[in-house]
Amino acid sequence: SSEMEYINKYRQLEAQEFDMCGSAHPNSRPGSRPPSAKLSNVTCIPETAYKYPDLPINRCKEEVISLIESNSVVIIHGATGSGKSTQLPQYILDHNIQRSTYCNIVVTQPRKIGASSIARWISKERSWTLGGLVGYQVGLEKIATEDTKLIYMTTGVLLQKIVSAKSLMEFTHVFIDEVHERTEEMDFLLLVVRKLLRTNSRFVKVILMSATINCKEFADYFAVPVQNQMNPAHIFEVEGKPYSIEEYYLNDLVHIHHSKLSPHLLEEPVITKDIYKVAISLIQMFDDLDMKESGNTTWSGAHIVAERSSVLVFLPGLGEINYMHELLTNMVHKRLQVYPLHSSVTLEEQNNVFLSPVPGYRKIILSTNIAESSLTVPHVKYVIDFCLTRTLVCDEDTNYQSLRLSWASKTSCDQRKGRAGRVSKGHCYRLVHKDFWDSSIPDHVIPEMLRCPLGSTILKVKLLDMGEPRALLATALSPPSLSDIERTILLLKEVGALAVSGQREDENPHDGELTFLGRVLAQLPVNQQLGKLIVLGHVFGCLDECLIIAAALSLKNFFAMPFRQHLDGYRNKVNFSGDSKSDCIALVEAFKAWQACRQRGELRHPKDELDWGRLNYIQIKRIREVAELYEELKTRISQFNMYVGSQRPAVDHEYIYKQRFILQVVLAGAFYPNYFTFGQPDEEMAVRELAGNDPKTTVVLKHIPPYGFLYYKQLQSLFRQC
Ligand SMILES: Nc1ncnc2c1ncn2[C@@H]1O[C@H](COP(=O)(O)OP(=O)(O)OP(=O)(O)O)[C@@H](O)[C@H]1O
Repeated sequence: SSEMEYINKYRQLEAQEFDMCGSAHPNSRPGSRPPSAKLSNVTCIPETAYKYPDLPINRCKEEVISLIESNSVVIIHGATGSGKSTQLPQYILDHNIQRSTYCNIVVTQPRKIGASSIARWISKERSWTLGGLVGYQVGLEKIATEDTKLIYMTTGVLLQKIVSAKSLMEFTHVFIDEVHERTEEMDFLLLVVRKLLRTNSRFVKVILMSATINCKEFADYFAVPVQNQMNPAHIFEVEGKPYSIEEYYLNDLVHIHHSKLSPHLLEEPVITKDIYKVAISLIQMFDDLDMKESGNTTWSGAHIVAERSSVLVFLPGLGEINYMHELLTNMVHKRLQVYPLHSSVTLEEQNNVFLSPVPGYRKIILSTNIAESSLTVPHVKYVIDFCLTRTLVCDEDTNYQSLRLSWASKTSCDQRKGRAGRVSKGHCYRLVHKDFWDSSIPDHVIPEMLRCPLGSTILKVKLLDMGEPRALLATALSPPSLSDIERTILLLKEVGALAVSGQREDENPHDGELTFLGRVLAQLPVNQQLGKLIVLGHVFGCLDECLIIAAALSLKNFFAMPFRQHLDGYRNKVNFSGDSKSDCIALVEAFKAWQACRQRGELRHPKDELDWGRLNYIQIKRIREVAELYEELKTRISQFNMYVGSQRPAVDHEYIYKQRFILQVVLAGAFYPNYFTFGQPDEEMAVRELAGNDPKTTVVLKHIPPYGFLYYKQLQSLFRQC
């Protein structure tokens, strides 16, 4: 379609450029590093007699090393748990150390918990200190030093690094792991890496890895022209898998649900009470299974207690995790240790899932797809998968984003299954019927670049200064449609991140100059509206408040809503907001109250701080995370000469009133055009509209825009109880 025509045009242009560039360096075959780069800055480490674990990848160690050394790009495909993420980068590190050649290896993981846990495991295995030879960097946390030669980081951290450096040359080897996770960041990282490989970073080795990809697609994407034809990148298949994993579907579990499940309901992406019950019954059944598999007698005939293997349950979100948690907690005397695992659990708590269970107890991890790839949680033998996920969808007309409950893809479910069978045989229970799995569960997810707002990607394109956004995005693995690009450019112009030209006829709908605001936004780890809030805060003299709001809204809510004390929690928040009824102002006031108490030295003891948190319904760990981001934002804006001034003590009421008003105006400016107005109810009209229906159980929606049908399903699920 015409929407996609631009892609061919710009891809051809790119190929021509590449040809010209290739002939300009006839001797520099990509893949071989110039000799000058060798032998510099060698770290001398005494060689240890380390024995690699016996994993499938170990059997082809020499072959993969030589393949990586002689090719620019290699794609590694191997079963989950075969040793790609943990072993392969170590082989390259050891290989270089043995030859005294310089290396600096980076490995990306989609999530923080993956990057940090892998680095920690390697350092333990090798008895190296973490942050020495091996380290990690996730978000604001960096455990690495000058000595670090193998660093694990999140995809986003590497992307930010190379966008500012406009080069890959800091590294000798770039491993991009879990490339099947087609987030906007992943696809943009691949695009930039491919581009830099063809320009200023030709000698950097790139290795793409996954257990669940269509290798050919990636190999063609990274093809290089050799004698007038395109040579696809090298693909290497790792043979074998660590342990077998049995798969089961609802049809195999008739002894549990006795065919009482309604097939009609099972096709909707929701979890019914019956399905939760199946999961609970399964968990109860594992005691027998453990017994059977361990063999319940020893040579002397004495009874041994079988080890109670851990269970990893995949649920679509926090609500479902809490529900299942409650069901499990209500089962008394079952000796279960339940850990919820989702992005709003602090990093510190996330790491608890790796601890060994208390002897005699069964560890049960209730997780979103945060544990779907990269992770090895030892002791996990059982995976229970509800085969659901929440995906980000964006409405074209309003740019409104929401998370929609939908079936996970087969790729995701296979990754989830692969969390078992890593240290012993595994079992994976998929709570759908086999027929439904075969016919209706999608094979892959739609890449985010095709369905999500492109704002931050386009700002990065502008920072990279590599031509028009559409020209660069046309070279993505799955290029976005031209209308999505146009819409994003318009939005960035509305926000003020890109300049609008004076003349109407000169206006380029596909590009615009990066403004000062745009430059700032591209450097801040918060979304565009919050970035704008900070800049407006600077202009209008309420920077400190805006930094607090931006940090707090970017992270998980620090207000606690304890179980069965919702109303008290809410009342507390209203108190903090004064008479403004504003969430943002409540956040500012609560944060300042905490800061003030700390400065007065009242919270010196952790217990005092926790007590203060309990009294004020504030989660201390969360507010500390907010404080960390607040400090980080402060540092980042200082490069643009924006500083938090010393505060004038708020003495008179008029001053406080005016400052509050200014802050509200700034908030309105930052969130433009997302407003709604709150009117007075008209009782007479309400009675008419209800037409005799019970007002307690009826919802009347009016003035829904013409595209309102898009929200139909979501509204319906919101008011399911009515
Ligand atoms: N924390 C750990 N505790 C125990 N064993 C571990 C741990 N981390 C890794 N292993 C062992 O190393 C193996 C390889 O893990 P690795 O993450 O390298 O595999 P992978 O091929 O990258 O898998 P995936 O495709 O799932 O990311 C695991 O199967 C397990 O045997």
